[in-house]
Amino acid sequence: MLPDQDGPSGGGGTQGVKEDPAVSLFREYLQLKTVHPEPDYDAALKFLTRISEELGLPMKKIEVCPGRVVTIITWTGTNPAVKSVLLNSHTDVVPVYQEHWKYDAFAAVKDAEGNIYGRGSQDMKSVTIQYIEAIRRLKAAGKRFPRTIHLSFVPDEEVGGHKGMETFINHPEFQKLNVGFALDEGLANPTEAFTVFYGERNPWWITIRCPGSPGHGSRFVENTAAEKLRRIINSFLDFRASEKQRLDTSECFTLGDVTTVNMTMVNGGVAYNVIPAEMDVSFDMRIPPTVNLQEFEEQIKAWCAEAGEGITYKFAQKFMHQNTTSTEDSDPWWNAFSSTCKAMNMTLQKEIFPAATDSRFIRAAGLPAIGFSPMNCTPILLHDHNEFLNEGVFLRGITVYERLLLTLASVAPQKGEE
Ligand SMILES: CSCC[C@H](NC(C)=O)C(=O)O
Ligand SMILES: [Zn+2]
Ligand SMILES: [Zn+2]
Repeated sequence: MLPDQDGPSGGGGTQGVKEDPAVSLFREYLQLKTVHPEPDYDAALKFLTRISEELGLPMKKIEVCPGRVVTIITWTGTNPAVKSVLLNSHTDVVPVYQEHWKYDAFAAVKDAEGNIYGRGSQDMKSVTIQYIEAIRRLKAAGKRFPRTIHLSFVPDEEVGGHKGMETFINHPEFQKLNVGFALDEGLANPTEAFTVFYGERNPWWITIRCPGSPGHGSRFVENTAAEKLRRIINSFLDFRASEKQRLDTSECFTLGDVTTVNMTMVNGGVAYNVIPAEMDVSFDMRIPPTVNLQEFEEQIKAWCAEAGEGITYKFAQKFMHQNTTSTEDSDPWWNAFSSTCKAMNMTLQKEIFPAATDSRFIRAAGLPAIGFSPMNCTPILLHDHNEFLNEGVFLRGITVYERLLLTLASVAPQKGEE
């Protein structure tokens, strides 16, 4: 029995009404604790094995790194030689601050309005179940398509994808999938519109080390680490302010169109009265695909040189691929995607994803990928407290994928495919 909200309105609008089995499955999946830092991936594997049996579709498990398994469920098309459609989702979720949640973040409570609360309800366990349910419905209706559809369930997206999609994309088993087009996660949209992502900003995580002269905390020592650190911080944060200004004063820019810079860590020092020999500062930067990355790094070098002698930097993350996916009407995949949405009277907002998802590895491999989570009329709550998705929005999303798969898996073979 799945928990509904307690109290006089417990279950609310849903009381006495039998819950859609797709909603029950979604709530069951939300209860699996695939949460970092120690995700219960075994529970997800067991769940997906059951799904593969229910759907009557074969499943493959590929251990890309020790303890990190990518699961593939495949619905082979009538023309398996042509390229496939990949429906990708990650199985892991980010941790919660339980004390800030209205309900247990892993109880999948549904309130009187039909809002389903749980870590992963937006990011992205909803999408996983929507893919599965769309396939279930299409199969039950006796449909077949020329193109093969693969569902991939990958670990570790939330910690950078290195032991997940980044490794899988270079694995021979990925090549065997013969992917032509991929769908992956997007973001909710608070309005009636749906956001679709055709590219991502490049994540660069940098630590800058400022060496300096040590000495007694009571003196005016020359050339201290802190003075250099201050100049570095000023350069980065002045740039941050100018980019924010550009975003705030432009009608057509979204977050994905400007560079964000955030100072996220500062380290150094051993005692109040000892001037340190070095201090470090770290920044999370997100750079739009239109920016020249070589020039941007030259700018960073110049800021370091201007800040003083001996400053060095190291990247913890430096993604260099800038591929975007075509959203031209002449592109067969985009045409299939967008015309299906149009036929369903959905308004699409095309954007660059502000953060990083596994789509970046798919695009870096030269494949088209669209980031899309069919969650309109929904506040953006990924990684936030009280993440929820309304069951009505969730159920409508299944219909959206059903219609999308009808057209995407039937896109006519392109030149060189047969
Ligand atoms: C760069 S690897 C970290 C990935 C993470 N993704 C999301 C969606 O939060 C991020 O953008 O910070
Ligand atoms: Zn995600
Ligand atoms: Zn996430």
